[in-house]
Amino acid sequence: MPGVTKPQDVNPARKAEILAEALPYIKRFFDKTVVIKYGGNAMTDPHLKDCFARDVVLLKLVGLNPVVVHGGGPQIETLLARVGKKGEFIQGMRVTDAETMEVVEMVLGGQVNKEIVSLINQHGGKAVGLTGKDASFIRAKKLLMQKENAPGDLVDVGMVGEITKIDPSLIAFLDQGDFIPVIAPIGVGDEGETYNINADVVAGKLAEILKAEKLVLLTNTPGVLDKAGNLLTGLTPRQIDDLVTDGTLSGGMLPKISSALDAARNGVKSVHIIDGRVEHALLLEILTDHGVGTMIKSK
Ligand SMILES: Nc1ncnc2c1ncn2[C@@H]1O[C@H](COP(=O)(O)OP(=O)(O)O)[C@@H](O)[C@H]1O
Ligand SMILES: CC(=O)N[C@@H](CCC(=O)OP(=O)(O)O)C(=O)O
Repeated sequence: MPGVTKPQDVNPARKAEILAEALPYIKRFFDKTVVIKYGGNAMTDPHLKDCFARDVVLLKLVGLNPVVVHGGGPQIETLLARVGKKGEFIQGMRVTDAETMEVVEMVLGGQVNKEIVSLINQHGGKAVGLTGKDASFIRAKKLLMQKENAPGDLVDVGMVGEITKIDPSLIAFLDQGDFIPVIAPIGVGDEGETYNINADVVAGKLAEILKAEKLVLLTNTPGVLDKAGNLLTGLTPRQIDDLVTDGTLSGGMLPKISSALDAARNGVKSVHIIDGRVEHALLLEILTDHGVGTMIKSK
């Protein structure tokens, strides 16, 4: 059995102690890249969004290179509803027809991206909003998705993209300046077509390509939970396989866990799925001894 603890909130009483704990982490991560996936489900509360933006600015100011990749699933759903559509997901991927793609691009590349950029900038950061179309830095092709119970058979999920190439030079350039890249998960095809890519997939691949020290995925659960709802604090590939096979992991957790595992196996030193609903979860995870979620191990 993976390590099991009860989900719990972080004790806010130890503030000074926690601040002092940060020093070795600041030294260790100085000038290192940390990819932060900010899930749409974690960005619902204005106060938490504000805390998130402050945390990102603080990480930059103490010498790390935070790179933010955001989602926006629920926000897309809200706009789809306004045009009388309801989202459909297959194995955690949104079925994306042409009209849905327009809405996705509007919400991810526009509304959500600009909101995060503004919040970070209000707190003194220099965030720059991008989609994979900027300098064509995320190239994609149509995802050929295998049917769950009939591998070999394909299911058409429309304009969902599979990443073919990420050019890290634009992000490296921004990192070297004082800038904080904020990336919407949209890719561009060989013919200039637009692809909707799951944000966890973009974050995981980007962390690999940038040789990030850490990948932190902020979501709306305490981490990965077992069937009884207990937090699993550490997971090996074998344990993940078992959880997928017995149906403990489903929906949006599927692309999340497989991206996290790929990143861990491909050189990202530590990968964590954490609760974005905990105030300052990001600082706790990166700069203290108090990790707040599930660590994904490479073996
Ligand atoms: N075993 C599990 N542990 C935790 N969450 C799970 C599990 N299986 C499925 N989920 C679902 O995955 C969701 C997180 O993925 P997703 O909805 O894509 O969030 P995000 O917007 O943060 O990427 C959780 O809210 C939960 O409903
Ligand atoms: C292909 C696919 O599913 N794309 C996602 C992109 C946004 C996303 O991943 O948002 P969250 O991180 O909030 O789930 C979507 O359309 O919802």
